[in-house]
Amino acid sequence: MLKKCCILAMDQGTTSSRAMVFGLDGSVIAVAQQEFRQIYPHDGWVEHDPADIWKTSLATAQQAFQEAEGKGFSVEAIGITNQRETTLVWDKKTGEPVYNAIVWQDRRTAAECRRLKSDAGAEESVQQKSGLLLDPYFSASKITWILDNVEGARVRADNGELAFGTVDSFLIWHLTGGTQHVTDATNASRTNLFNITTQCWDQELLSLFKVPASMVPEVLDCAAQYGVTAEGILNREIPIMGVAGDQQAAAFGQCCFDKGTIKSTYGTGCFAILNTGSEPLFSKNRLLTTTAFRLGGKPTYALEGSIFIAGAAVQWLRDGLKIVQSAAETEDLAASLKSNNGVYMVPAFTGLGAPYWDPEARASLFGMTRATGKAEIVRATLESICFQTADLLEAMAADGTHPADLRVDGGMVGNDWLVQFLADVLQLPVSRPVIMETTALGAAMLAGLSAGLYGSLSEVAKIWQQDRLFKPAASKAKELTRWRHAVEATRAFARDGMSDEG
Ligand SMILES: Nc1ncnc2c1ncn2[C@@H]1O[C@H](COP(=O)(O)OP(=O)(O)O)[C@@H](O)[C@H]1O
Ligand SMILES: O=P(O)(O)OC[C@H](O)CO
Repeated sequence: MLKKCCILAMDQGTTSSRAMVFGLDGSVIAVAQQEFRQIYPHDGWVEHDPADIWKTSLATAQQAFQEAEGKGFSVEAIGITNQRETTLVWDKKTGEPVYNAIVWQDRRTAAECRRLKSDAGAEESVQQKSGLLLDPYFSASKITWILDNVEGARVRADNGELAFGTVDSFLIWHLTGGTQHVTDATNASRTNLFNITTQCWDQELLSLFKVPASMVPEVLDCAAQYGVTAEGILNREIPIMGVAGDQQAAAFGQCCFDKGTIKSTYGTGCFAILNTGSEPLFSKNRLLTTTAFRLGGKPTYALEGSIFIAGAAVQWLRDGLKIVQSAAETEDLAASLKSNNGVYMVPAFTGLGAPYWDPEARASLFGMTRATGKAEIVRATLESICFQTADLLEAMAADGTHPADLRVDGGMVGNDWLVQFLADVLQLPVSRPVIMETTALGAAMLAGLSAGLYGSLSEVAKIWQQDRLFKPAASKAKELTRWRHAVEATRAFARDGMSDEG
């Protein structure tokens, strides 16, 4: 009997590692998931144990692989997608990491980034070359920190003994038995070291962050041959054929292949990616310019808006305030009110991301009265996520881009009330796809393309199907204005605090 082809996608996220096996029509054949430990050594520091990343990734890949093959399918290729920016440094001979993975959320290098910014022209040069801001979010300052703080690391790096990689690179190193030190163009584009116009590592940026060129991986297209699995990983050699950072993979899984198409993912945080075509569009409004995907050596670019807190605010309602028992409860509570009754939340629990980039801001609630109850607070939380998206789209509009609709995914968009409110705030149609696992699906599509399982992007695009279209109804212009006042007040309060502290 001829076995049906399928693709294994490994999705290494911030809080869990997941493996999914997809049929060529996008159907889900097998899923395995494992959470792992978050390490918070100090305020603002976030680390992962590299062994946890590797073990959970391998175990879930093996489990999903066996399940799919047990059902009579044949895994033809592997796609990898990952939490971006998170930084690992390991010994090229032994594979031994010299330090824990420093996670994208980690702010330990804030002072170093401020110091670099004070050099005339440094920030402009970083933005012009890497498309990013000079911010602790990205990998470069995290590498510098490791080299400057781990005993002996700087000397070993200068001797060419150490390798740097984002999580994709680290996984491929291990999957291929330490033979491949590679990454893809989307992950490279999140390091602050990669010139997105030339699509090469940039010597000036490497020097600025004091990173030896011998540490960085080779950069390949998103659909390319990354090597094959070593003996003992799966029951036979399987080629690794597709790689993209998780937000870019989600945009690919949402089939945002054409200029002007945009997706927004609502998980722990929220990340909007707008395809801007074959030339990089450098934002004048503090959005990021990044590689959406690179195929056949040709990059397609994107503008990105990153919001650090979305579903995390709902988790706070559940686990911190304990005013809901489940995230799903927020839907009925928000819908139980005719309006927000004047209550606004600015969920700046870890500062504000795009377009404000204000690390000092802290979350605030405005407009409460004695009549305010949990429904108002819940509703203000959900509304704030939509208002933040409106801020991103307004910044995109100021950069001259005007998408006609928005594709959404992520754990939060099962909440119909939230998605309808989003459509109302944006005054744009919002589409939710049938397959919501767009991140893993995007990685599988990339692997399928390079394995020749799909002939073209238009063939891939047939996989995307709409579950529901949310049409914009009543405008929320008045509420949006009030939200912006709340953001201003939140930021002013943070500035006051800084001057109080001298
Ligand atoms: N029905 C819902 N309404 C509002 N928020 C939700 C709902 N379901 C899940 N969430 C939120 O979505 C997030 C989980 O989404 P997910 O895409 O799995 O996140 P991640 O991949 O970042 O871990 C959680 O923060 C949770 O609070
Ligand atoms: O792992 P996630 O889904 O929280 O995504 C993290 C992003 O890639 C950070 O830029």
